Amino acid sequence: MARRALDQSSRYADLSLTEEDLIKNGQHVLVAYIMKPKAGYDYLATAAHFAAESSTGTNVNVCTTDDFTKTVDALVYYIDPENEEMKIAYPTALFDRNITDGRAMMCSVLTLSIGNNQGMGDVDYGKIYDIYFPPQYLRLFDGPSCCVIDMWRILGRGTVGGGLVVGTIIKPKLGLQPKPFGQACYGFWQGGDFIKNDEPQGNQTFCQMNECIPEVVKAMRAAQEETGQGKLFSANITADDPNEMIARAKYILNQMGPMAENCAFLVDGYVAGGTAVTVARRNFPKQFLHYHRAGHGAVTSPQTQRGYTAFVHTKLSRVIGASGIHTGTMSFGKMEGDASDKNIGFMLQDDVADGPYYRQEWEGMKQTTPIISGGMNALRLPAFFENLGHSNVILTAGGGAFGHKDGPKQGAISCAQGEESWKLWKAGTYGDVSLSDGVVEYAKTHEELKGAFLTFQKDADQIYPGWKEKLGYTGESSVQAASFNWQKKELS
Ligand SMILES: O=C(COP(=O)(O)O)[C@H](O)[C@H](O)COP(=O)(O)O
Ligand SMILES: [Mg+2]
Repeated sequence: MARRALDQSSRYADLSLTEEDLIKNGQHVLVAYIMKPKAGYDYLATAAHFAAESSTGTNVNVCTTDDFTKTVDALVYYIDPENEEMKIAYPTALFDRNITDGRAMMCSVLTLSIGNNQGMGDVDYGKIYDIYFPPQYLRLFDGPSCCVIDMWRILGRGTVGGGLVVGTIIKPKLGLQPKPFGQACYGFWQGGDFIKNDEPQGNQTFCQMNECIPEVVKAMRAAQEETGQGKLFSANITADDPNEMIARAKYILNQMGPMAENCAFLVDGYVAGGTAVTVARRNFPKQFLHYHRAGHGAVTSPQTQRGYTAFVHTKLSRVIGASGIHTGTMSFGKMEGDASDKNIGFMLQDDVADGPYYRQEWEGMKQTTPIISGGMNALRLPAFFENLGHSNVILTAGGGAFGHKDGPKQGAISCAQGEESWKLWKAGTYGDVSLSDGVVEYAKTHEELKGAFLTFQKDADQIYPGWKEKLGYTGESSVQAASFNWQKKELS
């Protein structure tokens, strides 16, 4: 005999509802979960309890419920116990609105769809695998104000198909003082487009913002003058206190002066939460909003069946207005991921895209640009682009730039060459050869990419079999060990 909490399925479940009608009526946020009841609990009764706890109910009936209350009940409209699938329709009327402008807020969607239901006694686990926003509710969210197109304009690449924004993260992750920080920026900007603070860098006592940002400005000014190209910086303004965030942003813009348009703001959106993202989005809408997702793995990892997936996490970031978000490397870098994560890219950049359960129309909401990072280097890029189908993304390669044997300038150029070699191969420049052979062919005449082979030799062995012979390095002894020999420049 299956155990059950109070069976509320007569109220919080209606399996006669069709998804087609729910979407046509446009009055519900639809959420697809993988949910498993605790052993011995009935699936539908647990799903109904889950919906109750996620909307108007609790574990017992209460005397105060009236007829109107029931009109905003969340309803289970689909279950497949065999596959642990459950779908719930949340009336958009359930969700909280701003008193300032009547707009929607994501914290309200989350506090219901993955709030108390994440710890119920009769639920083993429940995780959101997809979420659908109906158009008339979606438009109440901010959406992005800037995207990669704004970066392409500054880089002089037009507004369509501007290609890879070659970026890096100032490494080491922490520990540089202001002057070496500025020198690292100058070094990379000799060959690259975009630099970000690493996610924990901000105002440490050994590298205070009011000493570090002036060094960044000096480096950016010098690099732009010497290269004749626009350069971009993403400054971390994450803080617990919105006032601190605003103070940091204002200080940075003041220091950037006429280069303010070249400055994005970095927000560690998972650890600081959606409110921090919205502080940046609403107070500085002219600045590219760079969402770093450090910590997301606590809920998005396939190892946990709670919270939401990486796909859902990044989709929510577009709704609340991130200009770009780290989307991992789709199995081509160091972090967890899968080649099918390319669907994350489509959901973030296309105007209509299919998720695992729902088709989402974005109705012209600006794209959130995938930021590719995490163990990436020039050698890993061609296969990444071939999987995704394009290179209109932002790369932030830390080790891939500052680990290059010839230094950050060459590291940056090697990444641009990683894109160029893929494009030339794609265009048939090398004839009917494999992608890896095409890239090796390109490297024969491009020192920086060849340097990446010599630097990241394990990757080279794995991705480009026979590269040593093809590049003319016969025998182990002739392949030199990488030695860092980049020249630092004293910035005036
Ligand atoms: O600093 C880095 C990468 O440094 P490196 O390029 O040296 O590995 C980022 O914080 C990670 O990419 C975050 O992961 P994700 O981008 O998946 O969120
Ligand atoms: Mg980092």
